This record gives sequence, C-alpha cells and structure tokens, in this order.
Amino acid sequence: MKTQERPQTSADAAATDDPPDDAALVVEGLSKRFASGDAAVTAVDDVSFSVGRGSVVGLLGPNGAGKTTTIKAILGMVLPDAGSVRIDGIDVYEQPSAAYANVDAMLEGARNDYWRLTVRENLRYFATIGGVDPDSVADRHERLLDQLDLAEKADEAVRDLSRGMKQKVSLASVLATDADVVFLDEPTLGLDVESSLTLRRELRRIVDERALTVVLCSHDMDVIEAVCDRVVIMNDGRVIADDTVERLLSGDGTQRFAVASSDIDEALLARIRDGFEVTEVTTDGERTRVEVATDSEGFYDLADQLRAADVALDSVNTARPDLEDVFLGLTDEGEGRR
Ligand SMILES: Nc1ncnc2c1ncn2[C@@H]1O[C@H](COP(=O)(O)OP(=O)(O)OP(=O)(O)O)[C@@H](O)[C@H]1O
Repeated sequence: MKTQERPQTSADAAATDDPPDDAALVVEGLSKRFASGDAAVTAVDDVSFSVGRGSVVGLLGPNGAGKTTTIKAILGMVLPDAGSVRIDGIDVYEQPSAAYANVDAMLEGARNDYWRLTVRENLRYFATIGGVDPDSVADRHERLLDQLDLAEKADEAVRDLSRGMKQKVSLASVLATDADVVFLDEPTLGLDVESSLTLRRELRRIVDERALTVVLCSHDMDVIEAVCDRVVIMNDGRVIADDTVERLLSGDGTQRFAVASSDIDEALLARIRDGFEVTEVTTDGERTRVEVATDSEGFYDLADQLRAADVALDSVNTARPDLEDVFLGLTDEGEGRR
C-alpha cells in the first residue's frame, strides 16, 4: 500500500468540465439500468464527474436519484452498462486490485465492524486487512479515538455501544487504514446533534491533515456544507449540478426576502404570488409574513407593489440561501413544499 504525501488541490480546479490532471477519481459516462421491459429503471444515466486529490466532494440527491448505485459502480460492487471509472489514473474494471489499493468505504451508514472485538481491536483489525502494520499506526488510532470521542470506550466491545457510538467506530475503522481515497455514505446517520457536530468538525480536520480524497453521500445538508469543497447533485440518475459549495450558495443573485405586516390580506397575497416566487407564508393571526426568492431588483419591485397597496411593513429581512434551499430549488424535492 502506498503512503506517499499528496499535494492539495484547489476545489475550484475540480469544478471544471475537464478532470484536473491530478484527479484522484474520474467517472465518465457511467450508466446503469436495472431489470428490463416495463420494470426497467435507469438508476444512473451518463454520469460524469471527477474529484481532485485532497478534496471532499458531496454527492447529493433525493431518494432514488442514483447516488448509491453510482458509488457501488465506482467501487465495483455493481457492474455498469456503460462508462469508465479511474482511481489514481487506474481503470477500476480493468485493474481492480491496483485501482482499489488505496481505497476504503463506509457504505449505508455502517461497515462490518466486529461486534465482539473492542473499539481499539477493530481499528487494529481493519488496519491489518488494509495492509498496514497496526503498531505503525498506533498513534493515529489513539488520535482517532480522541477526535471521535471514543477514547473512553476504546476497550469496550462494540456490541455494547449505542448505535451512534457504533457509527463512529465504523468511521474510525475506515480512517484507521492508510487509504487515501475514502467513500462515506451517510456517516452521520443515527448520530445525535452533538456527535454529528463532532464528526463534522473532526472529519474536516482529518481530511485536511491527511490530504484525503473523500466522496461523501449525505442527506444532512449541514454536514455537506461544513465538510465538502464541492457538491455533485444528482436527480433521476443524472448530474444536474456540479460546483463548489461557495458558488452554489452565491448562485444567481437570488436571495430570500421576508416582509411582515398586518396589512397583507388574501387578495394582496394572491397578487404577490402572481409576480414573485413565494417560498413561505406564515401568520400569527395578526401579522402575515411572506418570504420571496428574488434578486435585489425584484425586491424593489415588491416594495413598490406593497407601497402602492398602502401596506405598512413591520419588518423586512434578508436571508442568504443555504445549501438546502439550493438543493430544493434544483430538484423535485422542493415542489411539495411551495
Ligand atoms: N438492485 C436493484 N434492482 C432494481 N432497481 C434498483 C436496484 N438498486 C437500485 N435500484 C433503483 O435505482 C434507482 C436509484 O437507486 P439508488 O439506491 O442508487 O438511489 P439513491 O440516490 O442512493 O437513493 P437513496 O437516497 O434513497 O439511498 C431507484 O429507482 C432504485 O429503486
């Protein structure tokens, strides 16, 4: 197993059409259909993206978007109908042993930790089967136990731990090896808020310290926003967005503006809906608060309309969209909420 130092790559370079020269992962034209005839499902449809060395890419999408099938195809657990996957420049279908030599994965929120072994024994076990002498990485293991708040439980059998603790052991087991390309599917599944925050912070720190290349699947937008440099959004088997978190958040200048007043009645609300994308309406019985997604010019138009209707505004607020807003705007998931 190789352990060479790897240079950091700017996430921006990875968010272009051509894979960067030093891409750790390049997926090209990946497609996978399940079943045939009426029952046929196109799970992955001509998916291409790349991940620069030392960067963290989030794979996002609603249920059934094709994320898991994509990851399984990358890992050789599902054979695609078309497309290629290269890890460190090596074709995974032609030379699987060489391509996966530095790869590890935590799929569907867990991996097969040995429940009869203690936490520390699991880390040593997975280091060993990953081809690393566990004594040579003992310091790393101690640090991982500390970073993921597992030190106190290090000598307890995994079967006696809570679900959240088991989840953290799974992650620690993946990070216990020398793998430098890591796939994490729902790593915060089942964690309480505090553990999720710890994991988020420490995962980013570990990634930076070891220049890991990570593909992270999660429904937890806060995790994606905190940990990822770049996001690939899938819908119906296709990639519908591939950009840095920063650029996705700055978007097209659209912001959320919320106005609140006791003068907003149903008729006025209907007129606002006609002219603007209303994202939320709430009322406390007296005041109605209307949130619209628009740019600053649109907001001046809204202000003019309210003034013309003699509306006395109680408050005006702006909010920067978060990744969840961007995601909902790009996928069908937003439809039911408007
Ligand atoms: N083995 C299979 N046989 C038949 N259809 C499958 C199989 N695996 C996945 N699919 C279908 O392929 C589509 C994509 O599924 P996939 O699990 O890749 O989506 P996902 O984005 O990971 O969803 P989730 O977020 O719910 O895990 C879905 O319609 C799913 O039902």
